[in-house]
Amino acid sequence: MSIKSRAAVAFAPGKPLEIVELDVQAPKAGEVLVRIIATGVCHTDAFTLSGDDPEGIFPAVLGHEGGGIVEAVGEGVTSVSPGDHVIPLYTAECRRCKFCTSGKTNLCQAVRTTQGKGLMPDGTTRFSYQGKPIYHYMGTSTFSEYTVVPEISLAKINKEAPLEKVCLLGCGVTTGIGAVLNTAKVQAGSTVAIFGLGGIGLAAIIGATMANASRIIAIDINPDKFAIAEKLGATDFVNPKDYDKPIQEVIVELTDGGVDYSFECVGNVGLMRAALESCHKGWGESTIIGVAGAGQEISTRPFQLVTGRVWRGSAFGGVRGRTELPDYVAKAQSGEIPLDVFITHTMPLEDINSAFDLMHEGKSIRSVIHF
Ligand SMILES: NC(=O)c1ccc[n+]([C@@H]2O[C@H](COP(=O)([O-])OP(=O)(O)OC[C@H]3O[C@@H](n4cnc5c(N)ncnc54)[C@H](O)[C@@H]3O)[C@@H](O)[C@H]2O)c1
Ligand SMILES: [Zn+2]
Ligand SMILES: [Zn+2]
Repeated sequence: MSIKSRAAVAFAPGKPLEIVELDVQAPKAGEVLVRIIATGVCHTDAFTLSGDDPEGIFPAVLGHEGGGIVEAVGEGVTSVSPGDHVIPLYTAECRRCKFCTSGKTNLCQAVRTTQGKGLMPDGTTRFSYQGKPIYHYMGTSTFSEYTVVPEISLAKINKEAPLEKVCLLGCGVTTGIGAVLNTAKVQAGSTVAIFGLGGIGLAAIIGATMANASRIIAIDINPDKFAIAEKLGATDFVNPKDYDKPIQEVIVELTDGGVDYSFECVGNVGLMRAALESCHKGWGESTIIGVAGAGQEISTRPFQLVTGRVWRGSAFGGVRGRTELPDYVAKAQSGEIPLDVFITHTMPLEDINSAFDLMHEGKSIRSVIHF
């Protein structure tokens, strides 16, 4: 038994997505069929589509920033039922594995291996086109009107929340805010430097504002981003292109020795080093959020760490999706997390390739696809 679904399929790396009608099989045990109402387009989708992602598998249905409604559930599913509003999670939360029970991380491993291979936990796909399998992506595949995901990869959210906005909590906005609040645990009164002002960096600014940071330095080579950064609470604006010395020197001078916290929100290993070295001696902490290209490595002089700086990383903002996303949704509903500023463009699925163009041209923060 299968249903038809309009989807944007990545048939090959470096090629535009193609809008086709897929066959989607019914959810098996522990799985859920979700009708996607809206999805954001994140830089990570573009990274995979480009072919630079070593884990990229084709042909696949990309997309991991969606909001939808449960259409049907497979055998044994108890935590959601048809009609529930959900956000698919690329970081599942099984609440049973060693990682979930550690209380120290959000990196649930329950479906990790098959998810990384573009498969459902039983090792098969639910998508096919002209009889040939199409792979899943990040366990979510939100660029399809209908998608199948494991039950443990769904956050059930308030039905009143607008799915065409809170879909952004499925990745970018939560990632940036969570990195500041959960991973770095920025303290009130701190100075913070945010490198890169895309969806992730702007969300990190919101997080820093929520943490009552006293000074938030927004850094980007595209000065068009500064106006929104200011609206969200950034206090200082730095364009590395305006200086002929390393950007870490500029930040250290600007802050009397360095910032308390920095965040790399680009995926550039040179900038990761700059972000670390922008931190204050003795206590400054730098968090890597950006995803670097295959095979790239970070470096710095060990003395940077010996003298008290700390380097960490954050995935999905350290957020345990099923447990914590409902609260993020509530904060978006109350206006504490302003989602409207992120949505610079909306478009139907048929125009999804222009969302990638707008991102590459630096013209969008987030494009949201309405199905
Ligand atoms: N860790 C996670 O869980 C997670 C989640 C989502 C995205 N990401 C990654 O975060 C990164 C950012 O994602 P996004 O959607 O915000 O991307 P984006 O493309 O929207 O934004 C990137 C920004 O960085 C700026 N930039 C580029 N080079 C720069 C430089 N040298 N110095 C300063 N600014 C520079 C660009 O002008 C742009 O404004 C990507 O690498 C993405 O893959 C990580
Ligand atoms: Zn993302
Ligand atoms: Zn788990």
